[in-house]
Amino acid sequence: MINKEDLLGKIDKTLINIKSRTPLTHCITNFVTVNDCANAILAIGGSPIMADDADEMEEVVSIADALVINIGKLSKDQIAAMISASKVANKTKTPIILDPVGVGVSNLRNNTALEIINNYNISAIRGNITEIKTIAKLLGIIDENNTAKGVDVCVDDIITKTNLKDNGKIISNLAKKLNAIVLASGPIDLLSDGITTLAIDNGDEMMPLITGSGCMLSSIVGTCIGGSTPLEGTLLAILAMNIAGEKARAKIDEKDEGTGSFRAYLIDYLYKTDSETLINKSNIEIL
Ligand SMILES: Nc1ncnc2c1ncn2[C@@H]1O[C@H](COP(=O)(O)OP(=O)(O)O)[C@@H](O)[C@H]1O
Ligand SMILES: Cc1ncsc1CCOP(=O)(O)O
Ligand SMILES: [Mg+2]
Repeated sequence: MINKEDLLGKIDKTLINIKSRTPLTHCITNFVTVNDCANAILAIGGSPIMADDADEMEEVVSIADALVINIGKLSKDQIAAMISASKVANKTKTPIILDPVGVGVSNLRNNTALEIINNYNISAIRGNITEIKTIAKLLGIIDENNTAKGVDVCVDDIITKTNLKDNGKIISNLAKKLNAIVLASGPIDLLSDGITTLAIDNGDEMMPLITGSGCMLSSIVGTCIGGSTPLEGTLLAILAMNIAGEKARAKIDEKDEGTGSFRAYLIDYLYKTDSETLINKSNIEIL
């Protein structure tokens, strides 16, 4: 079992490694948040390429350090590109990060997520807790009613200190089943590799009030995994995103501004990420 001090002790080296290697992060994603995702990847030290035509997946994936698949806005062409890219990524051992946006809302989203999960090895899956629990339901790990109401978390599912242990078990079992990192985000983020399960209590309530905070997190998970190990890279991405959120909120309150400015400050503080601040401000519990 990993301990907190070991994990925090690796943050600095991981961040330096990412900034020196500039991981090429290939995103097949939605048009709603694509620009924010590209800027978030640049801000943390990666290099984004948002390519989604099946005819260039072989060439793009073969030079990428990570592949981020985000099912936010699906089309037949995008799905074809996702499948082709997943095939190549498994051949070239390029880590695949899946963001199952809005899974549970439609058969199209469910079938696309399952097609990738059941036929390809993914390194990580990141969604809000409603999306992650929906994947667990689709795989028969839990038996609960569908709570999906769109791309946002269902209020009844939101991670709290009361449901932390139960949700921790769900994501640990899902991580074991997928042999992948599972990150369920929310007021408290739950992260598991199936052996170690962490609760990270950082971030700000304003973060879900802008579209793209989850997509940006999944994108920088790709960049960070592309430059590190899955668990260490994902933890760095969570801390970078959430502490940028805390700093952005402090700036908003100081200047009495709103969510439009919050979105800009989020990228600002992602760019200004420093490992000492991440370590000092992190609130991590090993469940
Ligand atoms: N109420 C909250 N308080 C603090 N941080 C939050 C809250 N809700 C979401 N976050 C953070 O915002 C980011 C996006 O998470 P989330 O909103 O769960 O994803 P999505 O946008 O995919 O639904 C994550 O970094 C998460 O930790
Ligand atoms: C609103 C919306 N609709 C399809 S994708 C998308 C963006 C979702 O972004 P996030 O999951 O980061 O809130
Ligand atoms: Mg999302």
